[in-house]
Amino acid sequence: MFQFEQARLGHPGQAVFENLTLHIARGEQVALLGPSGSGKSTLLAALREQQADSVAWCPQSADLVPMLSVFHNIYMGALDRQHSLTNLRNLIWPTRAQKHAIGELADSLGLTDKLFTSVDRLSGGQAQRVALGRAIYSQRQVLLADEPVSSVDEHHGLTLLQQLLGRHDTAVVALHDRSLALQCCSRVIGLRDGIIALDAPCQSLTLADLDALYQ
Ligand SMILES: Nc1ncnc2c1ncn2[C@@H]1O[C@H](COP(=O)(O)OP(=O)(O)OP(=O)(O)O)[C@@H](O)[C@H]1O
Repeated sequence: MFQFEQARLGHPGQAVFENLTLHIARGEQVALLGPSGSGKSTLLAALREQQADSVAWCPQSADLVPMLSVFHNIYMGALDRQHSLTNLRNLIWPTRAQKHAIGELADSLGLTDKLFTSVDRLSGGQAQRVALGRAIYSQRQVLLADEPVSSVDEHHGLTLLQQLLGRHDTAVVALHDRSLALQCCSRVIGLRDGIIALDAPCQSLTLADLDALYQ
């Protein structure tokens, strides 16, 4: 599904990975861990470039349109599935079917009663749920998400991450919460100093193994 062979990844004037070899197969649910600045977002962006058409993208900055409602921001996940005139009509006069489908999704994300609230009137955690809804509504096979539940409390973070992963057969998710990674994913890739310092199935790992990445 994703493949890098001795790749050089980074930003103009700054390589983050000099020699990256990595394979991710369809069906894997991968947690990307590592200290701040270790390259998680850089790697996610490079993965996205490899499969742009099949990726549900959930960036760290939710990139929502603040003055538009929860409904409209979630709907934007599906803009490229329909004709632009249909989109225009749905954005101005949503059909009952669209309101029902997006309303159910918003309910499942804990956004009941917020469907037509503008995003600039939501809390950080609620806005993050809207970004998850937009990613889910895009109905792509592969999820790439950068800290998707970082603004949500621990209990809801687990439920939301499970829900998000349950809707995608393949996923790569950057996380800071090591315990969430072990509970929800099948494989951990740990980044440090521009290399893959750890790559193992979750079932073979403990929290103490993951601590070593941050020391
Ligand atoms: N647009 C950019 N231009 C130049 N360098 C960048 C850019 N974005 C990130 N970097 C650098 O690339 C390196 C990796 O950053 P990246 O954002 O991928 O790390 P991260 O592991 O996602 O960090 P965090 O956990 O803080 O989000 C860092 O040294 C960072 O300074």
